[in-house]
Amino acid sequence: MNDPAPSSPVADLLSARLIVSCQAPPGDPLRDTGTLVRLARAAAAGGAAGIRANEPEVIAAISAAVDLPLIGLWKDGDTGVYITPTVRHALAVAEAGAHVVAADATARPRPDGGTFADIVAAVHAAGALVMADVATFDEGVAAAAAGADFVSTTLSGYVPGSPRQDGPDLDLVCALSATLAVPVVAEGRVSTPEEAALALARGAHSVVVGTAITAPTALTSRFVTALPRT
Ligand SMILES: CC(=O)N[C@H](C=O)[C@@H](O)[C@H](O)[C@H](O)COP(=O)(O)O
Repeated sequence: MNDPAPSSPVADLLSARLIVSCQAPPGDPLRDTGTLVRLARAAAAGGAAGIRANEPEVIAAISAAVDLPLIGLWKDGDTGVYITPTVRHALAVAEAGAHVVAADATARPRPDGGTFADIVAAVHAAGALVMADVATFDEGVAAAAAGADFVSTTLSGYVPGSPRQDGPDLDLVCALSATLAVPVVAEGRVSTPEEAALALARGAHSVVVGTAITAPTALTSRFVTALPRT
C-alpha cells in the first residue's frame, strides 16, 4: 500500500461518513432547484456529512443553504464522458461553490479532446479539490497519479466493459482502498445502511448514496416492477 496522502480538511470532515447525492434526472418532477435544496437540507438534518449535486445553479443554491462539504458535478448529456467532461464544466462547478469537483476519469476520449489531468490542474488552480469518477481499478490508479484528491467508484457498471452488479462494486472499493494513498469513495447502487457500513469495512473512506435516499421516482418504480401485473 502507498503511504497515505496528507489529508485535507474536507477529507477529514467526510472520513467514515455519509455523502448524500441530491440529483434528479431530466424530466423528473424533482428536477427543480428549490426542491433539490430541500433534499440537501433534509440530508443535512438527517446527519449527512456531505452533499453531491449536479449543475452550477443547483450547486450554488445548495452552497448557500447547507453548511457541509459540497461535491459538485455538471452532467452534460448521457452518453460517453458526460460527468463534468471539460475544463469549462469543471471551472463552472468550482465557481458555483463546490469544495470538490467530481469528473469522469475513465479512459474514454473526452468531447473536447482534453484530459482528466487538465481538469485536475484547472480545478486546483481555482482552489478546489477533485474527485475522480472511475469504473475500473486501472482508471483509479491513473486518476490518483494524475492528481485526483479522491477516487470514487461512481462509474463501475456504467461504461462498456464494466459489468453492472446488483449492488455496489465493493471488490473495486477494496482493491482501490488497499492500493491508493488518496481517499476512496464507495458510490453507485449502495441501497441499504448495511451496504454503506460494509463499504466502510471494505476500506472506503466515505460512502455516497443517491437513489436510495433522494429518488422517489426510481424507488417507486422498483416496487411497481416487483408486483405481479394483473
Ligand atoms: C452513473 C452516474 O451517472 N452516476 C451519477 C453520478 O453523479 C448519479 O446519477 C448517481 O445517482 C450517483 O452516482 C449515486 O449513485 P446511486 O444513485 O446509485 O446511489
